[in-house]
Amino acid sequence: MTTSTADGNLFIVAAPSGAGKSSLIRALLERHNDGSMQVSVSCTTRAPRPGEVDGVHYHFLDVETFQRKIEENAFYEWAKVFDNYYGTSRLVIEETLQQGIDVFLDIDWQGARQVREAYPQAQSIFIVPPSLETLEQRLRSRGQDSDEVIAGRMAKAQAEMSHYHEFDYLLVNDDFNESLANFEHIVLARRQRMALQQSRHAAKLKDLLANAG
Ligand SMILES: Nc1ncnc2c1ncn2[C@@H]1O[C@H](COP(=O)(O)OP(=O)(O)OP(=O)(O)O)[C@@H](O)[C@H]1O
Ligand SMILES: Nc1nc2c(ncn2[C@@H]2O[C@H](COP(=O)(O)O)[C@@H](O)[C@H]2O)c(=O)[nH]1
Repeated sequence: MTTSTADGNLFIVAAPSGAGKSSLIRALLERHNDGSMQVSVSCTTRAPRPGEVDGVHYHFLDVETFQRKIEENAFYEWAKVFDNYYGTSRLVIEETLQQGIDVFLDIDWQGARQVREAYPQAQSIFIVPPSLETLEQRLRSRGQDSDEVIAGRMAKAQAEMSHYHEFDYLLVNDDFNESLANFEHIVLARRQRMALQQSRHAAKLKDLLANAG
C-alpha cells in the first residue's frame, strides 16, 4: 500500500472472544462521531447472530464466495477462526485510509500478524479480560452464543492471549469506562504524533521551496 502523510491511522484491535474489543471500539466511535474514525466491516462465513445485519455487523458470505475472494487477493488479511473464515476487504481499507480516516480492525492474532507485515506503521492493541472467569461470564452475559460455542471460544482463549507480546499495547479491560479512557488515550496520542510529523514535513517542504526560489 502506498501512503502519504495525510493518510488515516490504522489500528489493529485483537482480544480473546468476549474480552470486549467490539464494545470498546463502538464506544470510542460514539464519542468521536465526526466521521474521522471508522470500524472495518469484515466478511465472514459465520452465520448471523440474532439482530446482526448484513453489511453493518459483517458481510455474510458463503464459503465458496469467500474462497473466490481469497483467490482474487481481495482480502487485506484473512484467517480461519473458530472454524469459520473471516477477512478484511483490501479495497475498503486502502480507500478509507487514503481519505484520511482512521480505521479500526477488530480481528484475531493471525490477521493482526498479516496486517503488521503489510503495514508496519499500524498501531496494535491487545485487550485482555481481568480473568478467564470474567471472560466466560461476559460470553454468557452477551447471550448470543450456545454453550458449545462458548466452550469452544474459552478453549481457544489462552492460545489467543499467548500472542499478547506481538502488540504495541496491552489493555486489561476490567472497568469499562477506565478501559475506554485508556483506549482513547492511545488513539489520540497516535493521531497527535502523526499530525506533528505531518506539520514538520510541511515546514521542511516550505523551507525547501523558499530556498529553491
Ligand atoms: N469492561 C467490561 N465490563 C463488563 N462487561 C463488559 C466489559 N467490556 C465488555 N463487556 C461485555 O462483554 C460482552 C462481550 O463484549 P464484546 O462483544 O465487545 O467482546 P468481543 O471481544 O468483541 O467479542 P468477539 O470477539 O466475540 O466479537 C458484551 O456483553 C459486553 O457488553
Ligand atoms: N482475522 C480476522 N479475524 C476477525 C475478522 N473479523 C472478526 N474477526 C475475529 O473473529 C473472532 C470471532 O468473531 P465473532 O464476531 O464471531 O465473535 C473475533 O476474535 C474477531 O476479532 C477479520 O476480518 N479477520
